[in-house]
Amino acid sequence: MRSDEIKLGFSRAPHRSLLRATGVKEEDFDKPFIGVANSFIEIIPGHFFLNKVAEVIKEEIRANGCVPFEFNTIGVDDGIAMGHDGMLYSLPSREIIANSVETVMNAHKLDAMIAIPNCDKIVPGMIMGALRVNVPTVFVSGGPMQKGHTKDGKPIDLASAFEAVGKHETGEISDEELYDIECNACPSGGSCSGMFTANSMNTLMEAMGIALPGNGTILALTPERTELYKKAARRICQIAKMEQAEREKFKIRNILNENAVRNAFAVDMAMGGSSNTVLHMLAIAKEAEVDFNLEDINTISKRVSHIAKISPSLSTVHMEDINKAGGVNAVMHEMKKRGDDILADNLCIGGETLYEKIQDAKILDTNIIHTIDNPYSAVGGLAILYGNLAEQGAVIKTAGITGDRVFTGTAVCFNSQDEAIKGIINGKVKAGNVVVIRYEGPKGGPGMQEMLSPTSLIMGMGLGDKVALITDGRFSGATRGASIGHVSPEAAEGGLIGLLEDGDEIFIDVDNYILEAKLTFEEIAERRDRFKPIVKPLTSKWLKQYRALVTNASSGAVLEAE
Ligand SMILES: CC(C)(O)[C@@H](O)C(=O)O
Ligand SMILES: [Mg+2]
Repeated sequence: MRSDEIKLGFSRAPHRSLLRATGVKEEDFDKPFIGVANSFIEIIPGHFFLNKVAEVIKEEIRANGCVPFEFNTIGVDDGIAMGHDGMLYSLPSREIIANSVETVMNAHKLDAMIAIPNCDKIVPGMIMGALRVNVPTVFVSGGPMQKGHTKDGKPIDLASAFEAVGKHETGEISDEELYDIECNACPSGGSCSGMFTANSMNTLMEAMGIALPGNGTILALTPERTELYKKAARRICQIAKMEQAEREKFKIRNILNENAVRNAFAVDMAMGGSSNTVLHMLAIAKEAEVDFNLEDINTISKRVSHIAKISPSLSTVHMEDINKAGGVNAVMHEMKKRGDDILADNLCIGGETLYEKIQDAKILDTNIIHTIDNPYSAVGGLAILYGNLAEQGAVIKTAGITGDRVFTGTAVCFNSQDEAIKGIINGKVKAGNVVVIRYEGPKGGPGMQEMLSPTSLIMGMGLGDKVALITDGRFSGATRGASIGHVSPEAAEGGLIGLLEDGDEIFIDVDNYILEAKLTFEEIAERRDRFKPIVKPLTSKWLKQYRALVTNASSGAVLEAE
C-alpha cells in the first residue's frame, strides 16, 4: 500500500503516534487509507451541506473496511463574486484547489481518494489535483439545485435573476417582480439548476467515467442522492482493497485518458454545456498528458448532434428534468446511434466499460432529450472561432445564440468589465454594435473574469439578437446570446483585440468558425507601432503571482513554471 510509507516499520513510530492521536486504532493500520477531498464551505449553496455528505461517506468507508481522512478545499461562489472585483479570484481558485488536493494526498501518502466537489472551479481543480496524485479516485458531486418558480408558476433559475436586473434597468419589470425572482430563483441547496458550469462539469464526469451514473443530474438533498454518495464510497473501498494489478486499472490516469477527454467533449456538444468547459477540459487534458487541442473541438462538434437543450439555452428545462428523462446515460445511448465514432468505449470507475454502462439506458421523455433523428441541431453546442482577431482561437456557445449566426457590426471598446457595464447601462451600446471587453484575459484581468452581468444586461435590455460581444475574458454557464469569449492571444499579450478602436468593422460567421476585424495589414502594423498594453495596478500578492505564471485561454489558462 502507498500508505505503508507512513505506517510500517520502527522508523514510523512517530508517524503512527500522530495517527493514533487522530483516532486511528491498532486494527486500522492494516486497512487502506482513503482521502476524502471535500469542499464544504458555508457561502456556496452547492456546498453548505457537504459536511453532512462527508459524514455519510466516511461512515460507509468505515463500514467497508477502510479508514477515511477528510480534508477540505476552498471554493468561490461565482454568482456571489459576479460583477465586481471578487471575480478576479474565481479562476485562480482552481489552482489553489488543485494544489491543495495534491499537497494533502502526497504529503500523507494516502492510498485512494473520493472527491466531493460541486460548483464551477472546484470540479476541475479537484480533477487536476487527482491527476497529479494518480491513485484510484471516485468523484461524487454534491448534486444540482431544484429549479425555482415565480409566484405565478413560471420556471426560473439563477440566469433569470441576472437577466431580471437588465429588465428592471429598462423598466420592463417592477421592484416587486424583481423581488419575486430574487426570492425564488434558487429554492434549495445544490449547484445552480441549469446546464451552467457546475452542472456541465458534473455531467462530463459521467462521460469521462470518473463518477457513477447520476452524478450530473440527481438532485442534491434527496434520498436518491444520498444513495449515490454511499455507492461511491463503497466503490472506492472495493477498489482500494483489490489486488495491486487490478487496482492499477482504476488509477485516475488510466480512466481519464484521451478517450475520456474526447467523450467528455462529445457529451458537452450534445447537451450545450458551458463555454467554461473548454477552458477546464483543456487544463484537465494537459494535466492528464493527453494530446488534445482547441482545434479538435470543432471536429467533434461537426460529428455530434445537439439533443438535450437545457437552461440557459432553453429556460424551461433543468437538470432535474434531464434526470427524469433518463439522465446522462440516456443522452449517451442516443448520441451513439449517430455512429460508432461518436463515443469511444473506455473503462469507467464503476468497473464496466462506457458501452456496457449505457447499453440499457433509455430516453423516458423525448420532449426533454430529443432522439437522434430529431436533434436541436446537427452540430454540437460549442464552436471555436479563428481569424485575425483570434489566431489561437475563441469560444462561442452556439447553443445559446438567439440571433443571426453571421453578424457584421461596429466595435464599441471597453478596457474592463466595469467600464462595459457602465457603458451598457448608459446606452453606449446600440443595435449593430460588437461590444469589445478586453484586458480581462487570464493575464490582463488578471484572472479572466466571468461576465454574466454584461451579457445578462444585454439580454435583459432586449439587445440579445441585435449585438454581439467579444472578450478575452470568459462567461458564465448562464450566459446566452452571441457572446464570444476566451479570445487568444489576449490584449495583455498583444492580441489584436487590444488594438481595436471604436467603429472598426468586425465579422463573425459561426458556422464557418470565423472571427475577424476588417483591418488591413498596414492598419494593424501602424496601430501595433503605437500600441502599449495596459497593465492593471494590483495590490494582491496572490494575483500578482498568478499573473506571472498564467498562460492564455487557448491552453486552458494553466499555470506554467520552468
Ligand atoms: C454563477 C454560475 C451561473 O454558476 C456561473 O458561475 C457559471 O459559470 O455557470
Ligand atoms: Mg462560473
